[in-house]
Amino acid sequence: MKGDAMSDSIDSRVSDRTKSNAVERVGACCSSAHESSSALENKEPDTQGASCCIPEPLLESLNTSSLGQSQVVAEGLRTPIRIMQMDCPTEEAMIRKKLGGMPSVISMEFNLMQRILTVVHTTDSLKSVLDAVRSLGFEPEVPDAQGQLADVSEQKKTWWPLVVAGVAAIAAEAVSWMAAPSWLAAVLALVAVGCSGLTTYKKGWVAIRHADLNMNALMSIAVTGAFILGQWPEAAMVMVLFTVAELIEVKSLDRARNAISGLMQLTPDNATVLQEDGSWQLVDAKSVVVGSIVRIKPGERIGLDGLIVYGRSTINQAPITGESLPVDKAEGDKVFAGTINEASAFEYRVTAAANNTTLARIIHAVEEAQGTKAPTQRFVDQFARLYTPIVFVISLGVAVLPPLLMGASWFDWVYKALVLLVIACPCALVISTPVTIVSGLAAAARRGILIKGGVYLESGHQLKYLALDKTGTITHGKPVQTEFEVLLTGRDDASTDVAKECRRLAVSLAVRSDHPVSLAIAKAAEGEGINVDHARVDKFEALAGRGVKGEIDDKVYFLGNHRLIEELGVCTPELEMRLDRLEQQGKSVVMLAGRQQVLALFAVADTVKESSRKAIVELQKLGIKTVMLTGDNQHTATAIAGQVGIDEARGNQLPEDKLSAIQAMEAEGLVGMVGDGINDTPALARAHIGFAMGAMGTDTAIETADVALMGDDLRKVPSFIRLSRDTRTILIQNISLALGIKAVFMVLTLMGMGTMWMAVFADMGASLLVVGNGLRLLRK
Ligand SMILES: Nc1ncnc2c1ncn2[C@@H]1O[C@H](COP(=O)(O)OP(=O)(O)OP(=O)(O)O)[C@@H](O)[C@H]1O
Ligand SMILES: [Cu+]
Repeated sequence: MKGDAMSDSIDSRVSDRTKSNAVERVGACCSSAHESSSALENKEPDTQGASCCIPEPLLESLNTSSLGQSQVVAEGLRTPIRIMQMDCPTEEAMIRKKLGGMPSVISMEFNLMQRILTVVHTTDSLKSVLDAVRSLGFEPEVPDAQGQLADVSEQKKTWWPLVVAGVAAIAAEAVSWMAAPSWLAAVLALVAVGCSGLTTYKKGWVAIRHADLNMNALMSIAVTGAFILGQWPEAAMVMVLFTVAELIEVKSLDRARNAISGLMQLTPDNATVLQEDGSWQLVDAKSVVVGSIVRIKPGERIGLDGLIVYGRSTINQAPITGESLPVDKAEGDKVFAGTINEASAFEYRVTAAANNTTLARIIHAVEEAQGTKAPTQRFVDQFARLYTPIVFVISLGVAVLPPLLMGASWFDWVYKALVLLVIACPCALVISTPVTIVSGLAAAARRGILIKGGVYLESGHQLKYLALDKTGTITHGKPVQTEFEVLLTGRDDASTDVAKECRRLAVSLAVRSDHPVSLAIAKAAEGEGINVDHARVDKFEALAGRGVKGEIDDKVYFLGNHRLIEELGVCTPELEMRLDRLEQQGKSVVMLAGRQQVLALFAVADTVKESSRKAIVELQKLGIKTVMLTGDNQHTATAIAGQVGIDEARGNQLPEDKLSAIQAMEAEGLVGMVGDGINDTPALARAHIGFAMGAMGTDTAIETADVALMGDDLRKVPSFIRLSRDTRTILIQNISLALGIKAVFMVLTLMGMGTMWMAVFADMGASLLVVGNGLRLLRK
C-alpha cells in the first residue's frame, strides 16, 4: 500500500498520533495536506490547499529568526513572543506567575534556549499580555507582518565598569586586611557594587515586588545583608564574582544555542540563477522562487533543494545525513540545500523556497523539540520551585532561632543565613538539563538524526526491543525481477503470445503502484521494451498487504502475493511448491491472476544493505532485541533476517498485525520501530519511539516520526541509542553535581566554615560545570 493508499495512511496517522509533542498545532491538518500534495508529486495540490483549515505560517516561514505571527487555535490565538532577557529559569518562573494569573492567558510554553515564550491567549488580549511582560522589566518582541523578528542584536556590554568593580573589590579586601580605616573599605566596596551590581539590584527589586525569590533577589538580599553586617569587602567580592559568573554562563549558553542555528549557516546566502534573457545572475537565495534554474560550480555549496536538470556530479551530503561517503547524482536526482558539490558543475530546478528546504525543516524541528520538556527537566523544574522557598525558610530560621532560643551571636547566625541565601539559587540545577538535552539534539542533528523531542533522546537508553520493517529498512528497497513464468496450461500453441499478454496485463497494473515489487515488475518490462502500450485500467485499487487489482477490457485482474491468491481461492498444490522453492531463496513472489485462475508468476529479489548487517551487530552489542516485521512471506522474511543476523523474523504481517506485535512487545519494555514511514505508519506511531528511515526527501517522515533518520543507514539507530545513553549519563552527573555541591555547602555553612564569597564560587562553579559538562555532548 505504499503510494496508493498514502492519503489514507496520512489521515490515520494524524488521528493516531496521540503521544505527539506538546501542544498539537492546529495547523496539523494543513501540514498533512501540504505533505501529501508534495509527496504525491503535484497531484492537485490546489484543491488540497483550498480545503485546508488555517494556513500554518510556521511552515512558510521557517527560519531561525522567524517565528510566524499569531495563529488561530481552538482556544484563541497562539503567539510566539521573543524576550531576549529571558534565559534563566528564574525569569521563566516570574513570567509564569504573572501571566498565569491572567484570565485571558490559556497556556504558556517556554523555550529558554531560543528565549521564546509561546502564549495561547484570548483573541484581543495580546496587548495586555505584552504589558504584563513589560511590567516585569522585560522587552517582549512579536513578529511583524511577515512573521519576521528583528535580527538579534545583542548589545555589547561595556566591560570597563566590571574591571573597575573587580579592582575596587580586591582593593577593599586588601584594605581591610591591612587594618586600614573601615570607611575606606566601605567606599571601595560601594564603588564595586555600584559598578557591577546595579542590574542585579534592579532585577532583584522587580522580583521581590512580585513576591518572587529569584536569583537576583537572593543576591540583592545577601549583599545588602553583608553591608548591614559591615562585611564590606565580602559584599563587594560577592557581587563582582556573581556578575562575572553570570557573564560566563550567558556565553556558554549561547554556544549551545548557536549549535543549532549554526546548521542554518550551512546554506550560502546567494545563488546563481538563470534569468529570462538567458544570462546568469547572482541573487539572494531567499528571493529565488520555486521552478528557477540554478547553476552550481564544483566545490560550491547548494543553496536550495531541487532536481538536477543538466549535468552530473558527486555530492557530499554529510551536512544533512552525517554520512561522509559522497553520492553520485545525475539528471533527475534530488539535491539538498546545505550539501556540497564535489565534482563538476550542474544545473538544477528549485523545488522548495529557501525557508522550506529539507535543512530548514530539520532546523525548525530541532528548535521545536527544544520547546518540549524532557521528563527530567519537568522534574527538575518542579524541584527547583520547592527548593528555593525551602532554603529561604531555613535561612530565616538560621538567622533568628539560634540567637533567640540559645542566645547565640546574632552576627554569626545572620551571616550564616546570608550564605545560605546565596546557595538557595537553583540555577545550576535548572540549567543543567536543557543545556544537556539541547547539546544532545544538536549533536544528533549533525549526524543526520533528527530527534523530535527531548523525551525521545532521554528515553532512548531504555530501548529493549527494536522492530524493523524489511523493505527499504534492512534491504535496499529496490528489488529486481529475477523470474517470470507463465502458469496457464494447455495453451502451448501460442505460448509466446500468451507470455506477452500476461506481462502486458501485469505491467499495466504494476505501473499504477509505487510499491517496490510493482516497480520491479514495471522496470523489468521497460528494460525489455514491453511497456509501449499499457492497457487501460478501470477501477484500480490497492489491496493493503496483498497487491493491486483493476479491470482491463472489462475483466478483473489481480497482481499480488500468496495471501491474495489464497483469498481468491485459485491456489494449487503445484503452485505452492513453486512458491516455496523461490521463497526459500529469499525472493518475493507475486502472481497475476484472473477470477478463475493464476496466469503468471513473477519473482523479485532485493539485496540487504551492508550497513544493516553492521547495525544489527551494534544493536546486539547494546543489548537490544531485534524483530523483523514484514508484509512479505515467512520464508523470505526468515532468509533475509538470517542474512543480517536479526533475532526474530515475522512474515505475512498486515499493518494491523505489525501494530499488535508492537503492542505485545510494549508489555515487556520500551519498544522502538524503524520503518520507511509510509506503510508502517500506525506501528511507527504506536511504538514508544518511531524511527523513519530515509527521511531526507520526504517531508511526511520528518514531520511525523519521533526520530527521523536522514539517509538510509540503519547504523543511525545504534548511534542514536549511544547518544541517548551518553545524554542520560551526563544528566545524572549534572543533577548530582548541582545538588551535591549545594549539600556540601549547606553543611559547611552550618558548621561555620562557609563564607559568602565561597558560596558564590560554589554556586557559579556548579553552573559552569554543568553547562560545560552538557556541552561535551556536542563534541561527541
Ligand atoms: N502494490 C503492490 N504491488 C505488488 N505487490 C504488492 C503490492 N502491495 C503488496 N504487494 C505484495 O504483498 C506483500 C506485502 O506487502 P506490504 O506492503 O505489506 O509489505 P512489504 O512492503 O513487502 O514489506 P515490509 O513490510 O517489509 O515493507 C509484498 O511483499 C508484495 O508481495
Ligand atoms: Cu496456497
